[in-house]
Amino acid sequence: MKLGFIGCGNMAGAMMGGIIKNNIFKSEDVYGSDVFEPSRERVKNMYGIHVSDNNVDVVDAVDVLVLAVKPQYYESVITQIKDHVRADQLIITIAPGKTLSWLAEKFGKDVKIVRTMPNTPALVGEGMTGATPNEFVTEAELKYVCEILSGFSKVEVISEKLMDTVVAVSGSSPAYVFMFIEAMADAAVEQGMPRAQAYKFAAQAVMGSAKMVLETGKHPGELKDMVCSPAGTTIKAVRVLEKEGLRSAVIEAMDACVDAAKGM
Ligand SMILES: NC(=O)C1=CN([C@@H]2O[C@H](COP(=O)(O)OP(=O)(O)OC[C@H]3O[C@@H](n4cnc5c(N)ncnc54)[C@H](OP(=O)(O)O)[C@@H]3O)[C@@H](O)[C@H]2O)C=CC1
Ligand SMILES: O=C(O)[C@@H]1CCC=N1
Repeated sequence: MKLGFIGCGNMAGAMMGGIIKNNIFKSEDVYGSDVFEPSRERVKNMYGIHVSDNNVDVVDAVDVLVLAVKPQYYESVITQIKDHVRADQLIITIAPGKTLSWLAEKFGKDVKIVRTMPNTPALVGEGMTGATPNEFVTEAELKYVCEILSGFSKVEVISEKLMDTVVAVSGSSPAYVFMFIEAMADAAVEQGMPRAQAYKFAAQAVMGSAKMVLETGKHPGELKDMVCSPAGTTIKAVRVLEKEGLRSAVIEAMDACVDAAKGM
C-alpha cells in the first residue's frame, strides 16, 4: 500500500513523521506534493519520501491520499484531482469546516472519504485525532485508516456533528497550551529562573498534569483540590486565576474557534 499527501506543510510533516517512525508505511511508500519547494525539500530531507510539484502524480501513485492543504485551497485541489481519484482509493481530509456533504459535492462522484481532525503533537507521537467516515467507507477500511492515524495519535471515531468541537478542543488547542506554558515560563523568568529551565519546569508540569487526568480517571477538579493545601500557596494562585477569568477566557476562545470552523 502507498500513502500520499497533497500539501507537505506543518500538519502533513507531523503526520508523516509518526507514520514512518512507527513503520506504518516505509518512507519509499510515502509520496508528497506541494507547490512550495521548501516544503517539499523539508519532508524529503527529513523523511526520505518521494516528492513532486504535481498533485496528480501523487494521486496516481497512492492507495490512501491525505488532503493536507489549507481549507481555502480544498476546492481548487479537488477540482484538479477529482478525475484522477479512483473508486477504491481512500481519501483522508484534515481541514476544519469541510463537511462530508461539501466534499461529496465537490468530488461529484462516489469517493471513499474519512474526514479527520488531527493536531501537531503528532510530531512527538502524542497527537489526538477525531475521524468520521462517509457512507462509502467499509468497516475494514475505517479500521485501516484508524491504524494509519494511530501511527501519530490516539484516534476516536466521532459523529460528524462533533467535528467543529474537536477542532477547538484538540486541533487548535495545542496553541492555547503553548501560550499557557509560555506565560508560566515568563513568570518564572520574572522571578529569576533561567528561561530554558523555566520552559522545562512549565512544560513538564503540563505534561504530568495531563497524564494524571488520563491515567487516574479522577475528575480534574479533584486533582486540582489535591494540589491546594489549606491556607497554602496554590489556592492563592487559583483565586487570582478565577478572578482574572481563566475558565471563561478558555470557553470564549473555544466558542470563537468553533464559529471559525463552521465558517470555513
Ligand atoms: N497546523 C495544525 O496544527 C493543523 C492543521 N490542520 C489542517 O491541515 C491543513 C494544512 O495545514 P498546515 O499544515 O498548518 O498548513 P501549511 O501552510 O503548513 O501547509 C500547507 C502546504 O500546502 C501547500 N499548498 C498550497 N496550495 C497547494 C496546492 N494547490 N497544491 C499543493 N500544495 C499546496 C502550501 O504552500 P504555500 O505555503 O505556498 O501556500 C504549504 O506548503 C489545513 O487544512 C489545516 O486546517 C488540521 C489540524 C491541525
Ligand atoms: O488554525 C487552523 O485553522 C488549523 C486547524 C486546526 C489547527 N490549525
